[in-house]
Amino acid sequence: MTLVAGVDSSTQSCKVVIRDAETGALVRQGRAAHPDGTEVHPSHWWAAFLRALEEAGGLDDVAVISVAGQQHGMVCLDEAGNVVREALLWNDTRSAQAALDLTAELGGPQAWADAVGLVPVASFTVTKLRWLAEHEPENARRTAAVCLPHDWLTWRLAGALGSGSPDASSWVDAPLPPLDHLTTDRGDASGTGYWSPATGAYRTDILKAAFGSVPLLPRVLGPADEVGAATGGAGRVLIAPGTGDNMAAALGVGARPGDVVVSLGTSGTVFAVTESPSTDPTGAVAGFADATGRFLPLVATLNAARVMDAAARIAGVGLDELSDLALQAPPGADGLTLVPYLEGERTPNRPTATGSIHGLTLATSTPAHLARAAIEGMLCGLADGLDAMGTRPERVLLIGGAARSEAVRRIAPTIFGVPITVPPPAEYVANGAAHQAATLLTTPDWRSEDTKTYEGEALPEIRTRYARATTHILD
Ligand SMILES: Nc1ncnc2c1ncn2[C@@H]1O[C@H](COP(=O)(O)OP(=O)(O)O)[C@@H](O)[C@H]1O
Ligand SMILES: O=C(CO)[C@@H](O)[C@H](O)COP(=O)(O)O
Repeated sequence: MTLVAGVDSSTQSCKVVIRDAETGALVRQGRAAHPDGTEVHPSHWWAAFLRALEEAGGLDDVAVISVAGQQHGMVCLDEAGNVVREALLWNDTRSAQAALDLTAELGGPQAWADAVGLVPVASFTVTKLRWLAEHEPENARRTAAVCLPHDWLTWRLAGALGSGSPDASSWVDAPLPPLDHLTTDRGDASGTGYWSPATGAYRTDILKAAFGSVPLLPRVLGPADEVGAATGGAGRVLIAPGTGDNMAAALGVGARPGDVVVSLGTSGTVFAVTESPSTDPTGAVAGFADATGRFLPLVATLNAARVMDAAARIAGVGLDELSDLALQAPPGADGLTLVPYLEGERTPNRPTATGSIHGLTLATSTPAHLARAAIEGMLCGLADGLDAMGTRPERVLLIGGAARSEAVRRIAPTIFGVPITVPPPAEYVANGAAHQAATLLTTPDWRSEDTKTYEGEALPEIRTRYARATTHILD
């Protein structure tokens, strides 16, 4: 049996799956937590990866590995390859003003959508670089290269595998490869704001205008390229290009044109696989590339699974009990409406907004009403995202940590107004990375496991009430 490894270095944790390259069967897996916060030193990702890898039984018998990671995070490296400052993550909103400034400077939203497929918001790397140039000029001056979380982890992995030591427990301080060995893929590159999905090329003019200079950028590999072959680095385990986490999820769930995937992780995302690039000057839909040569229009919210974590905390219950409670309250929670902007919001672009609860009465002041309102509010923002995609999907697939909740699965059809297909709970980002790894060896035809379809009467009045509530929020 030939084994491949897939990694998901996401916001809250690192997950490693080891699968049979031919059948896709899960052989072993591991996970380790990341620290909280919206700025994180990348060394924590490396340490978590090594812990998760150890739990997954290591790479001794693995032929190929691929790393997928949270998109957009700004990782700045100095000439020697050392990290210049903590990475600013996709959910760090300090660059909101930079996003407004950059949008105006290039000539407005349409000019950005045409140039790179997206309109700047605080999540995108280009805005974080502008923030760095303005607020930490010394760190900006020391920045010799800029990359993304999956690029950095892939580069560290290449250094460790190339060190000749087979023992992953000695990899914490593995040598750093030269900066020009940094690689990325078109999926993750498309979330920077300085790479065009339509042309497949960096827009260094945009980067220079945003940052004041053009640091070294990772080489953009094709889906079937091998990192070692591209950089001259050698290792006994091949390294696939990797990609952003949403692009890997699309691979993992086997998304095909006509599908829309809704992912409920730390972020909520709604995305589709398309044959041609997209541009949305409203900024709601980011026109990303996928990991196969196609495209991945995507809407993202900052507030998804953690809204349920917060509601569970307030109610003093665990997540399973929160799910039970939500199903005890009536649809619409008797008018209790929760706007879940707990970390500000990205879609709509309200970076300084806070969450709010509307419709409190004596009757709605119960843990069950709160639980239902939290889930409905989280899903309403994503239903708006589905509308913004402007397609009538053949299937809507629900994945991510919060899709494990039975209440989420049952409430989703009432909010989205369409049947919801739920694949069995699994690490679809890591699985997608493993699938990409397998394509370096074979043409994987991994059988997908049985999905479950949830249906329910559409209740548009819940969304109408939610829309009214979003006009009454505090910054
Ligand atoms: N049964 C469940 N019900 C609701 N939320 C859940 C459940 N299981 C896990 N989660 C939540 O899912 C989130 C992690 O999901 P994941 O997709 O791994 O996120 P990320 O990829 O952003 O790190 C956590 O916030 C966790 O509390
Ligand atoms: O910013 C985006 C997509 O544009 C997020 O989806 C990040 O990629 C983080 O993903 P999770 O950790 O929530 O999976």
